[in-house]
Amino acid sequence: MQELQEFIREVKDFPKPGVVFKDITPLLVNHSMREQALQSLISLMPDRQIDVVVGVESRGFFFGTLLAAALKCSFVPVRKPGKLPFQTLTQVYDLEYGQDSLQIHTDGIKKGDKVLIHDDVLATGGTAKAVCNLVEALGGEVVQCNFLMELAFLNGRDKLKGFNTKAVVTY
Ligand SMILES: O=P(O)(O)OC[C@H]1O[C@H](OP(=O)(O)OP(=O)(O)O)[C@H](O)[C@@H]1O
Ligand SMILES: Nc1ncnc2[nH]cnc12
Repeated sequence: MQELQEFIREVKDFPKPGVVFKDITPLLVNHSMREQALQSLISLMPDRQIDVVVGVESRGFFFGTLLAAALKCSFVPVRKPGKLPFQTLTQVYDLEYGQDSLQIHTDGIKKGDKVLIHDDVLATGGTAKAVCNLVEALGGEVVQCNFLMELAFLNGRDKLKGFNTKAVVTY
């Protein structure tokens, strides 16, 4: 069996000098490896009682929608500011330098919904923590945060203490 890592391309100095970007487009192109990645994500979650998969713009949409289809549940996007047309809830979060924000539609999650949060990469964890806050503010229960990749050297897990955090590939 081929390893998923062989289909994650490393691009040096993208999007800025010093960053080694993990590019999943080779994985998306390949049907059988994409399916293997999807099954690996599903197997991170033995209890599949999920009402909503929340996917994070933009790379969290790829496997987020596939996960929702496989789990036969809803998919709700979390987007960058100004992209969602209906009534939104906003969470501001800290970046290494400065701040950013994310939004969700207020009718995306109902009180008591069991939610799986998915994104492609866990890096510093600021994005995922902001998404957890949005889900909980709408009354959802974060059952798991799952990622295709975790950049463990950036300690994103520290920001997600108290949340069930899993990744398929750890660097
Ligand atoms: O753990 P953090 O340090 O918060 O970083 C992780 C986030 O960064 C990347 O998204 P990016 O902002 O590059 O957007 P994109 O998916 O639209 O390319 C990645 O897809 C995660 O969403
Ligand atoms: N090194 C990296 N590669 C891909 N996506 C990222 N998001 C944050 N850091 C990243």
